[in-house]
Amino acid sequence: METLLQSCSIFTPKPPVRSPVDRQLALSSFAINKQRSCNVKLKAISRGSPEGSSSIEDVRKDGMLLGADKDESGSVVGFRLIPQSGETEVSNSHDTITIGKEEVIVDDDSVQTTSAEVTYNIVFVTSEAAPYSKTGGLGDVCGSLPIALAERGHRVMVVSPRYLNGGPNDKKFAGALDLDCRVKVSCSGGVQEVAFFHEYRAGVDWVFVDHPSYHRPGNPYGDAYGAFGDNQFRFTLLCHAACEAPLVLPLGGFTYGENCLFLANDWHAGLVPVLLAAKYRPYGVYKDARSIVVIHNLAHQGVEPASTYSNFGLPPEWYGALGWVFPTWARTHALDTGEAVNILKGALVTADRILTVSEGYSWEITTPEGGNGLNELLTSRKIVVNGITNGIDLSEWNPSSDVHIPSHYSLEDLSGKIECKIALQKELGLPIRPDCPMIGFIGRLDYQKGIDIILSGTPDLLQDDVQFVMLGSGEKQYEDWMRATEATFKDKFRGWVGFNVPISHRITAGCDILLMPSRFEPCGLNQLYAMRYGTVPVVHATGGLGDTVKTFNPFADEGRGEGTGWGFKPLTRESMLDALRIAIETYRKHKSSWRGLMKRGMERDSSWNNAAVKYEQVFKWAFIDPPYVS
Ligand SMILES: Nc1ncnc2c1ncn2[C@@H]1O[C@H](COP(=O)(O)OP(=O)(O)O[C@H]2O[C@H](CO)[C@@H](O)[C@H](O)[C@H]2O)[C@@H](O)[C@H]1O
Repeated sequence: METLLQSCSIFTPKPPVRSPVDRQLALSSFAINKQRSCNVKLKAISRGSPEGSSSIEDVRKDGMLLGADKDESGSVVGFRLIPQSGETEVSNSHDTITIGKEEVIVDDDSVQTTSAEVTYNIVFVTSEAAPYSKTGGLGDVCGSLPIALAERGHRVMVVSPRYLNGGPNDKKFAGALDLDCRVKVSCSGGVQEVAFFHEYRAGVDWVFVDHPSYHRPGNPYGDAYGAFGDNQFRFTLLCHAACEAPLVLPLGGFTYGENCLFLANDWHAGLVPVLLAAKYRPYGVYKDARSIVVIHNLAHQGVEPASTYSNFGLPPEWYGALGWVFPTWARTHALDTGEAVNILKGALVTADRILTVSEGYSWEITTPEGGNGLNELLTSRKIVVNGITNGIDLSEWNPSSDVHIPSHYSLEDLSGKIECKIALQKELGLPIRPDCPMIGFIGRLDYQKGIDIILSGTPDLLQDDVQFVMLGSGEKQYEDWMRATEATFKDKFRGWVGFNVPISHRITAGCDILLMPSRFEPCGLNQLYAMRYGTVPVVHATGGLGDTVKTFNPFADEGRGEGTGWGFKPLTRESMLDALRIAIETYRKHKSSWRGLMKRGMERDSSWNNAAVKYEQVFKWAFIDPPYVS
């Protein structure tokens, strides 16, 4: 096995002196004595202290530090804090129970807690985390779920790349400081050095892996010419670095240690569970850690030719974990054997548990229609597969305080919503008509989002007296279509090509209806944002959309009605138009029903706290079972 030549001074755990592999370990990532390249001092780097101005002594003086837990090799694996109030002890060790906080039982099957019963050292690994980087829902989730978990008492680190593209986005990383810790990663036939930057914000350690391959124009995955050709390499680096981070970074004075829980999000982080199993556990490292792979989108798996296996820095005998053969129909020519490596497949094989972002999707991925070729593997691991519906960041998406919208409103006073609609019509140069039903769409312009169905249904839809606004970027053919449709239907249609977060908030607030005809949707966030803003979703009832949008039934609840929108099936132009027409008709002619729809949507609990409780249950299960070993 290739070894890492890296070090990180005093807090790097010592190799457990137990077995004959120690000699190999001495050369590996934990060999610290001779190869120190970083100079991390014992200081409270984070927690808002000016760098270098506070030390562990300061932490003690503040009455915060109660003690540190060590493993049998003497490495710090957790610490105990006492908040300034002095009332509650909080520990970051996964087996220590938090005491002294309230637990409120709300009803029989939902328990809302203000803090977790058992807390863990959690390491998110992700290619995106908002607000630092975001191209879609993955960024939203990895920017907000970690904060919710930290609020519940967990110690949480998020590891993602430090993307610099030379544009205004670079400022978002301004608060992250160089930890002065370098790690050498063996992969792609050479040794790469990565650095770590860090910002402590909202109770979370945001760690950014720095390497020249993350510094280039474009978004995290590509530019105007398409996807970057070295994405496999860039995310391999991310995974190696993320596995080192808990061992070498003394965040707030202490490393996270070996007993942590990795949440590997999508294929970009998929090598993490494989590395734990193949590179660390055979040498006694991370033997008590666990990993959970979180699937936000199974359609993207990180598949490359089999010959690239040697780039991963994995032992040759682990090829089988990532080895993958394309079905015959997907091969390019008669002699093509279809052999490939599939990173997500490797993650699904080696992770201790598998999570998807809604319950519906957790079932769909076990079917041939929804499994993207991995359904049999997923079915074989069904016992460790769960689905938890995403929450949303209620502080960013709140109509009564949203910084991007012109007027604020709430369930008690909806007048601001009309003002948002008028302002949106003005901004887009559409006729100002508060009574005209306004339909919105926000999302990536690709096959998943059912843009082809929108495209075929729009001319019919625009025969009606409606306004329709679309915000999105992606496939050029759809961007061109949006521009052309705007030119044809000047008074009815606007297509905003690009990625623009403030506009997405204004569309969510200003429209009456949000359309989401996604072909498949692991969870979907826009329908959740829409409901919170009193904008009624019309969705293809698939995956998370089917789970979260309840179709309106005017006769239920003794005529008061129930439901928060419309879910249509099958995914055809006709059924989409039928659902939209019913929604438009209800908006025009049944005002009190419409108010009921808005109210139920706005009242829906989409908080992360709800989801975080369910995540914690899965964490517990992960630690009950032994970790994956080959
Ligand atoms: N042009 C644009 N301008 C501004 N903002 C834009 C935009 N296009 C999209 N967005 C924003 O990006 C996010 C998209 O989230 P989604 O959940 O709808 O989809 P996505 O397919 O990216 O995520 C995947 O991961 C998430 C998270 O788990 C799952 O919900 C989802 O089903 C799965 O496909 C939303 O915040 C949306 O407002």
